[in-house]
Amino acid sequence: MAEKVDWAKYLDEQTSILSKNVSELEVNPSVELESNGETNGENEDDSCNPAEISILQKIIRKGLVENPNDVEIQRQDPNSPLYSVKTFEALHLKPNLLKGIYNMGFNAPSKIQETALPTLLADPPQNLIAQSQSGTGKTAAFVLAMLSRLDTTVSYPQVLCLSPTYELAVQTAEVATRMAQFCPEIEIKLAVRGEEMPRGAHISDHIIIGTPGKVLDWGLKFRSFDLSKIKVFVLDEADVMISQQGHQDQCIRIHKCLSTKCQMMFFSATYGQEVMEFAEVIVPRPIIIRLKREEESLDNIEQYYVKCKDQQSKYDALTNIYGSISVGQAIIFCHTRRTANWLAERMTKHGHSVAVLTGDLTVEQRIAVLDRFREGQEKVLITTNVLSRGIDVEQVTIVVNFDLPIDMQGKADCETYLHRIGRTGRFGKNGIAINLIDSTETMSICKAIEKHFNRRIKFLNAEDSDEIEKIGA
Ligand SMILES: Nc1ncnc2c1ncn2[C@@H]1O[C@H](COP(=O)(O)OP(=O)(O)OP(=O)(O)O)[C@@H](O)[C@H]1O
Repeated sequence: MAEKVDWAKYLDEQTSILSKNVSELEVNPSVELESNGETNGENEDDSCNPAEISILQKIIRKGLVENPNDVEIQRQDPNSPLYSVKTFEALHLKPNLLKGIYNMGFNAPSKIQETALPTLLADPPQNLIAQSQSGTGKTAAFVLAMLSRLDTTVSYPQVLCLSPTYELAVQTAEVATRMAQFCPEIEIKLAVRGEEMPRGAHISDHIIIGTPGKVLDWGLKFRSFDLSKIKVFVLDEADVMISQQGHQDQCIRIHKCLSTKCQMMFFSATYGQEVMEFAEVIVPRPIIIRLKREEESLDNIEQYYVKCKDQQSKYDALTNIYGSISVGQAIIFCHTRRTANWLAERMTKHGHSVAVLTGDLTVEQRIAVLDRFREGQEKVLITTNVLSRGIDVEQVTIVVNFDLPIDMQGKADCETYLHRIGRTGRFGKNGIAINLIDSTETMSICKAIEKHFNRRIKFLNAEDSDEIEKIGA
């Protein structure tokens, strides 16, 4: 199929179609909107209703601590994304890689690992476009393939993995380093903002993991490595990488320099129809692993909405939730940096210990905030869509959408919603997603999301104890 396409023309057409249709807000901090009409904390009355606090505490404890969803039980359920019949040994991984994954505490592959790895490791190499729910182990699937495909007798980059954000690239490089801990011959280079290469220097590492801008600089501008020698090209969060303005142009430029023999691996939890069609043009003769719409959202994440009168009552609801999260950690998503900073300032002023991560910060600050959160030094992280994808913090038990995700047209951004709530419920754990609704518009966005995934987002009525009994049942 790909051979028949007039590349330049097709890509130009697709670029303009997708640029019109796909939200710019998903992950790119440089295009976060400034919100209108925010009150900057004029109303200082944020007293909490003790009954609500206690109800939320009950819900959260019930849903999260009394977790019947043991990973081993889920592994035996063919409908679970953790289901697998094979062992890691049966996937013919190199002994030192097996040692690495067992050392990381992985006992058996998940469904996506079991399904994707035979394709990714096949000879001759097969291209793959894969979809699997958030937190089901896509990273290990492609990292194991990346590490397996290397020739360590030569010293130049052979594997390139692109991520949409600085944090995600760093995280993936950390996973790869841990998996390769018993393969000291494998060298991995991180290509993100802040990492520098002297002009004229050549990269001798086998793997480059980074963001598209830095990879373009090193690959095309400085010629620090030869893109045409890349044997394996991985696009994590592939849908956003080929559809979002900024990422798309850069990824296509990189893609054009790759050899026709290069194996391509595209991974994401979501692919809109148009994006999937585009992916099928970019990736020659791909094997496709795709979820049905009703399989996209996870059963282990309970979704709720809380009705609030206005921004102030959203803040009150949030402080109630905050009081109840001693069993884990929470991520709160806001639509704009401005709201995130406002909220963080406000909560801090009222004695809550929260962290905030937005595109306003330097990359050093961003990674420091995330590290502190991972270590549990802060229980609550307030952020924007910059952290909506890929970030894996096991202890996150609650995701709060302070603002529901919307696209440039103000419509429900269902893909971003799924990625955001997928920051909890990692690898079979239970999680809770709470959406704060403060207008008829946000209510209709919530309904649109519910309809899209055909999954109920339950009304959380802080005064109805019967409702509470049903939650977590
Ligand atoms: N086979 C396994 N056994 C046990 N834990 C695993 C296994 N595979 C992955 N994990 C763990 O599951 C968690 C989620 O994995 P990962 O981050 O790869 O998910 P993902 O599918 O890439 O999610 P997202 O769509 O959010 O990017 C990680 O903490 C990872 O260490």
